[in-house]
Amino acid sequence: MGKHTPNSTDASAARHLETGRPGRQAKTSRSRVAREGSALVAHGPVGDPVVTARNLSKVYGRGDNAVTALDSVDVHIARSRFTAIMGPSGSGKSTLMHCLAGLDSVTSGTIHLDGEEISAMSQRRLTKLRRRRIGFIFQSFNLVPTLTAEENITLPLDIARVRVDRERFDRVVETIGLRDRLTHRPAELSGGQVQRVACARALVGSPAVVFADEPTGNLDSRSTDQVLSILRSSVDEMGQSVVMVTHEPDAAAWADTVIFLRDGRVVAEMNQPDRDRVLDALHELGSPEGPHIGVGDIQQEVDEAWAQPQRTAPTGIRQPSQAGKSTGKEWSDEDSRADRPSTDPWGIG
Ligand SMILES: Nc1ncnc2c1ncn2[C@@H]1O[C@H](COP(=O)(O)OP(=O)(O)OP(=O)(O)O)[C@@H](O)[C@H]1O
Repeated sequence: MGKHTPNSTDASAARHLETGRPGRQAKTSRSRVAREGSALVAHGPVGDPVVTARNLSKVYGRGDNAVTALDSVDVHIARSRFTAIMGPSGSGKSTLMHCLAGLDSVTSGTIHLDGEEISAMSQRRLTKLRRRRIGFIFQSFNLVPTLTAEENITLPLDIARVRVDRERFDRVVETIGLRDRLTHRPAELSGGQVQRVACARALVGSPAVVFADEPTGNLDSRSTDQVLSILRSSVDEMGQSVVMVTHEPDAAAWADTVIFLRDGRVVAEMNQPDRDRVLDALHELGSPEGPHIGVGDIQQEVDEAWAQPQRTAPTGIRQPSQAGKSTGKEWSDEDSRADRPSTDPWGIG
């Protein structure tokens, strides 16, 4: 697993040389540059999209309690690439991911996933599509405790009555490096090992796209690197498409592209990111005159870097601080509860 590394300025240049893929300079010149000298570019269509959202809006609740989590966003996710989604707390990252993955309904707009419009699908068809075409990795690992690692890995395929491709299974197990743990139950594995099993579960069915929501949020740095390395190699070696929501610039540095959200809108993207440029971008987008970001709690840095609510809030968008998430107001509302994304994408329970 050691050969896959996050982007650094040198690594980024080296990858360009190795792969012939456009490097940072070439990428930035293909579209409008957000600012002179910036690594940020406008987010726009990609040549071979695996997921596309157009004019996507998501409003939770009604009336005085309405919260616009996504405000007419267009999103283009490239096939066989690793895409990270970043933004401050409450900017709509999870909502976007849940809508793109067919876990949450949209208020308006369309979503196409691997050529199929999912925004108009019935729940029944969506559940079927999620089982067969989408891989999921969540922050809290949600493996079934009574099943072995191997049974957990094949569970979505078993439920979908899809035959397990043993060649793919072996390849995925090789990638996660846990062949000797396949008969163990989750309680007999470390947190990092459990999340690697969750990665295998997401990858084994060769899904059109893997969605990972803060997959390293509960892991130590070694396990974090292992999980990100698995995702990276699934893209490089299996042509997998991966979308990951993350708060961590270190994690985003493993991606090919970072899409930045703010206040329910897509504000920019960065290609071939590295940690420092991601941090600079967060700072630049949110607080150009603010203090230099140093070491410390990364989420606090990110939130501080973005915290300019009065100046930049789009009309109709409530700020996270007003949105009630911290007070739990919307979450106790009956209508919103019905809106809450599923934590069981496979329709097991
Ligand atoms: N079920 C819900 N009911 C009401 N409001 C919600 C619901 N889910 C999310 N929201 C609100 O929508 C907005 C976007 O939330 P979302 O969880 O997508 O943001 P996020 O960027 O993923 O945040 P975080 O980084 O804190 O997880 C927030 O203002 C949040 O309070």
